[in-house]
Amino acid sequence: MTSIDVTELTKEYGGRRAVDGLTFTVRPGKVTGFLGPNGAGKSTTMRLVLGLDRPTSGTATIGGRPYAEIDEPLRHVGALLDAQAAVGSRTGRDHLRVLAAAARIPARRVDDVLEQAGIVSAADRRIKTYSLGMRQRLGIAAALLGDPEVVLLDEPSNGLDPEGIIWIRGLVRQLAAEGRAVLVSSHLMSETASFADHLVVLGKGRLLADTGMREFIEEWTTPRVRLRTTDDVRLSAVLAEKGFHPVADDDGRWTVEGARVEDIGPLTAEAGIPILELAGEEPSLEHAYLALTAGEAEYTTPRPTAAVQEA
Ligand SMILES: Nc1ncnc2c1ncn2[C@@H]1O[C@H](COP(=O)(O)OP(=O)(O)OP(=O)(O)O)[C@@H](O)[C@H]1O
Repeated sequence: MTSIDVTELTKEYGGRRAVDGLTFTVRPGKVTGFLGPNGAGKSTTMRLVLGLDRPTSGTATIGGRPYAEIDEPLRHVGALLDAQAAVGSRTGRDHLRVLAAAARIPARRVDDVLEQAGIVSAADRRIKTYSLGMRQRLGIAAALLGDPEVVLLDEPSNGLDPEGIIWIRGLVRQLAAEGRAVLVSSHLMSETASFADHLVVLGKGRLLADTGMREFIEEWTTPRVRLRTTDDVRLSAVLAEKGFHPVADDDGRWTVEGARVEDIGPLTAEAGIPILELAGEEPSLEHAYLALTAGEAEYTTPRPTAAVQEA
């Protein structure tokens, strides 16, 4: 079983730290979602793991060895970094054949991965005629060519249509179920929530979180309840008496932060308050992520100025 181990990893570009003292492990049998605002250092970390760049200090190893020291690395590590990098005048099949031959991977694997990536029908067309999503699938096919036990995918859903996004989800789950260590960077929270077991979150090159998906959401969000009643006055009085702070919404409902339906339902029943609706809102990965990374983005949308808000 092979894992990726990143230890005190630092990378400076011209004195600026793109990656700053990172330590984390990507374990086999799990999908680790790799999150962080633009410029947080995800791609740089992946490049360092793959030996495409040299760390300023610290180490990144796969199965205990730096990438450069792994014999026949494509048989152990598969990566999708930049799907647009494939040569355009070759066909998809030729592109994969060249990669396989260079890595002494049996040519029959080309057919296997074309099938696995769902691009058999486009295999004999030149790559320059491929759509963004097809190039992405080809890049994933290339990553899987050597049947590697470690897989790194940088934004694999980029350019994929909804069917492709569902396919990616199934693929990464399957790769992990087969015992591989899978690291997947993404900006799409609902998507990451659908496939990741574990999360590594970066902000400005530093580690912000290294935790299970469920624990992460629980730590960074508070549950809340929305409800509607025919007796607003008694509802707010009874809940306030019990230490809750119900807030009236524009749509005639109330929101109670920090509460679950199990807290509110019995209270209102006991007080005989008629309830027309009562629903718990499940906190999402997106809520948790935004709570954690507030202030950590290198590039953020400027807040509207007072003048704009008034306009
Ligand atoms: N070759 C390079 N030379 C100089 N600076 C670089 C280089 N590569 C990355 N950087 C800088 O390092 C920081 C981290 O970039 P990186 O691409 O790793 O972030 P990221 O988390 O992958 O971002 P995104 O989500 O936008 O892909 C950024 O400030 C970037 O400008």
